[in-house]
Amino acid sequence: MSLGKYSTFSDNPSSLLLFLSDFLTFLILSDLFHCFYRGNAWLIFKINVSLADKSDELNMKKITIAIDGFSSCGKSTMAKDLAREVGYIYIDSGAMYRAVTLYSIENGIFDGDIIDTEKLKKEIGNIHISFRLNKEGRPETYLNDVNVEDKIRSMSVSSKVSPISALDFVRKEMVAQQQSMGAKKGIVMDGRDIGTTVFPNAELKIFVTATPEIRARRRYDELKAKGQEASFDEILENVKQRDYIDQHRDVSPLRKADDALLLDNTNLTIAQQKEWLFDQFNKVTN
Ligand SMILES: Nc1ncnc2c1ncn2[C@@H]1O[C@H](COP(=O)(O)OP(=O)(O)O)[C@@H](O)[C@H]1O
Ligand SMILES: Nc1ccn([C@@H]2O[C@H](COP(=O)(O)OP(=O)(O)O)[C@@H](O)[C@H]2O)c(=O)n1
Repeated sequence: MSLGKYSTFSDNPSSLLLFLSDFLTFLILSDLFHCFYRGNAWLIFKINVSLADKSDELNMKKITIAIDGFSSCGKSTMAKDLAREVGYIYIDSGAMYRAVTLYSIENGIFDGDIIDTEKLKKEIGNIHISFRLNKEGRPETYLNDVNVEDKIRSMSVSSKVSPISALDFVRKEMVAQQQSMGAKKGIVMDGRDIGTTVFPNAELKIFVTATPEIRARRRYDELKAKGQEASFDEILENVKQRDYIDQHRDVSPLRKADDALLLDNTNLTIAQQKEWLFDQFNKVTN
C-alpha cells in the first residue's frame, strides 16, 4: 500500500514519526476549529499550551507554580506577568469560585444569605467555566459561554463568594478541573489552596500577604479606575470578612504551605514584586 510521503512504516521507520507528527497537527487544528465553532473555547488554555511547547523547544524545565494568599494583594497581577513572559498557562482559580457564585445568585440558589445547597449540588454539573483571551490577549472568564469577567468582580459576588467556596462539593469539582488543567505542568495558578491542596508538589510555592488597608485601597483604586461604584469601607470590610471565612473553613482553609516562600508586598511596587518573583522562578528552573 502506498502512503505517499510516509512510504511504508516498515520500510522506513522515520515515516511513522512523520505520520504521527502530521496527525497531531491535524488534531490540534481541528480542536482549535472546534473551539471557535462551538464558542466553547478553552482558548487561553490551548494557546498557552502551544506557548508552553515553545519552552520545551528551548529545553526549559517546566514547573508548576502555586501562588496563594489573602484577598486583593496582587497575586493575579504577578502570576499573569510571570506566565506571559515564560509562556506558561495562567489560571485564576478565584474566578472559577466567583463564576459558581454568580450562577448561584442568578439561578435562585440564594435566599438572602441562605444557600440552597441541595439545588446547587444538583446543578453543579451544569456550570461550565472556561477562559478565553480578549482582543488585548488578556484572559476573561466565561460561564456557560457567556462572558462574565466584569460581573464576577462586582461587590455582590465578592460578598457571597466565600460561603460558596466553603462548600465541599463545590471545592471537589473545582479542584478536579484545576488539577486537570495543570496535568502537564508549565502552569501558574493563583488562589487560596493551590500550594496546599491543588498542587501540593508544586516546585515553586509563594504565599502573598499585605495589610488589609493596603489591599482594600488597591481594590478600591481598581474599581474606581473601571468606573464602578465603590466604597472603601465596604471593600475593607469585605476583604477582612473573606480572609476570616477563607482561613476558618473546614475544607482546604487558606494557609501558607510549609514549603511556600512568604512575600509581604505591603511596601513593594508591582515592578518590585515582579522582579522578586522572577528571581524565585530563575532559582528553581536554572
Ligand atoms: N504591589 C502593588 N502595589 C500596588 N498595587 C498593586 C500591587 N500589586 C497589585 N496591585 C493592584 O492591586 C489590585 C489587586 O491586585 P490583584 O492582582 O487582582 O490581587 P489578587 O489576585 O491577590 O486578588 C489590582 O488593581 C492591581 O493592579
Ligand atoms: N483557590 C481558591 C481561590 C479562591 N477561593 C475563594 O474565592 C474567593 C475569591 O477569590 P479571588 O482570588 O477572586 O479573590 P481576590 O483575592 O481577587 O479578591 C476567595 O475569597 C475564596 O473564598 C477559594 O476558596 N479557593
